[in-house]
Amino acid sequence: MDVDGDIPTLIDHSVQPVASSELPQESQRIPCTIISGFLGAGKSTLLKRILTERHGYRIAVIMNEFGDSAVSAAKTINVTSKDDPAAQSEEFLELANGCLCCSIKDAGIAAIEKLMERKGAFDHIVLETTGLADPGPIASIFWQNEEYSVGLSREIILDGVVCVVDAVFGRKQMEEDHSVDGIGESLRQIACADVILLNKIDMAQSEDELYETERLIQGVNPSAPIHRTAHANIDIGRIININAYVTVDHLSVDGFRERPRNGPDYPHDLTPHPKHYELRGISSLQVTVPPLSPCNFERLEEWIQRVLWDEELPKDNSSDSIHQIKVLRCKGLFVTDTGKEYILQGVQSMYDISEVNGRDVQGLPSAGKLVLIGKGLDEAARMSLLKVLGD
Ligand SMILES: Nc1nc2c(ncn2[C@@H]2O[C@H](COP(=O)(O)OP(=O)(O)OP(=O)(O)O)[C@@H](O)[C@H]2O)c(=O)[nH]1
Repeated sequence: MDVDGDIPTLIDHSVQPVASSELPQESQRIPCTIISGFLGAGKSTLLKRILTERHGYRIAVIMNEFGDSAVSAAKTINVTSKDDPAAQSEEFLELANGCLCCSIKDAGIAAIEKLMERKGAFDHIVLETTGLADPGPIASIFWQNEEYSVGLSREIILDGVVCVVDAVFGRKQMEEDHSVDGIGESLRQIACADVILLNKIDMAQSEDELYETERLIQGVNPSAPIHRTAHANIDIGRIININAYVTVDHLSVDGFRERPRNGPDYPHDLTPHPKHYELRGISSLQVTVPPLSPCNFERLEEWIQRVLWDEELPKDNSSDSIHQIKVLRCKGLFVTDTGKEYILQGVQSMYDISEVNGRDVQGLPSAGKLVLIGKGLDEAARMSLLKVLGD
């Protein structure tokens, strides 16, 4: 990142650039990135980077409250706000790198509305959640299609959820955290994440320790890329403008990373994903979806609705028992036998399936994919889904 030079022109750093013609039509909604993460994992350190480095983005950062990081950032880089920089009670600080820092304290949505009064002063919103927060409910406010959206979600669109995980204590936290509804908060955060920062790698004892934590994370959420960081040092372009609710590029990541042979970099070869992996009740289910006939597409959507809305598998003739399911996040890419491509995105019980426009038939993948993350996604769920898909 350019720390010393002039502020560069704002450019789009999408991880996988997508031609605008391929994106569902959206108006000028402001993209919002939610930062979640384990207690002490490095969320504030990441925000401080965003507020101080000359990355070229005009980001409004909404913090739970002005912690030390915002105030020290303001002091070290000359706050340009007319407001008194020393006053910690101020709600907005304009920073020299073009970013805006905003404290929501306990004001919640009202503060975001207040921020939107300054629309035009920023191009992106980064919203911090507390270390104990489940990002699912707040994510579901902003991800909806504009035609169905009301209030704030008409002005803001969810870009992605970033989860910061402690490379040293993260594994222990995941294995031990107190569970609500049988699912701990740290696992909910991983389940809902579109990008994961494995931070504090400088503190890890060994490559094996890092690898085992990554393995655990990927077992819970196989679709989120993991970036290793020290002091949250990440190219901002890897965490914002990722269009995680518009594209499903990361669905191609379908296996655990192979154990690194040397050095800290990831190898790119992948080992097959195990059929079922579970940690404290949370697991993921991935299936390849063959090209769908209209009838199969309809059956698949009915299956998704049953699972998301009724939280159970469709009844099987062979058994009267109810198989309960709780989906926290789902993503899918479907192709039809008539050469169309659709993307599924879902957060908790809400989902949306939209057609991808602009890709010619030859560019279509030969099969689609569905990833579900949540509870009860066991072999019975896999079999039920495969039955719907006509296996
Ligand atoms: N060694 C090392 N220390 C780090 C790193 N990242 C953050 N820290 C330190 O870890 C402590 C916690 O970091 P924060 O950024 O405050 O973590 P947080 O997630 O905001 O914490 P909470 O808001 O309490 O959940 C601070 O003292 C940081 O300076 C890192 O990569 N390596």
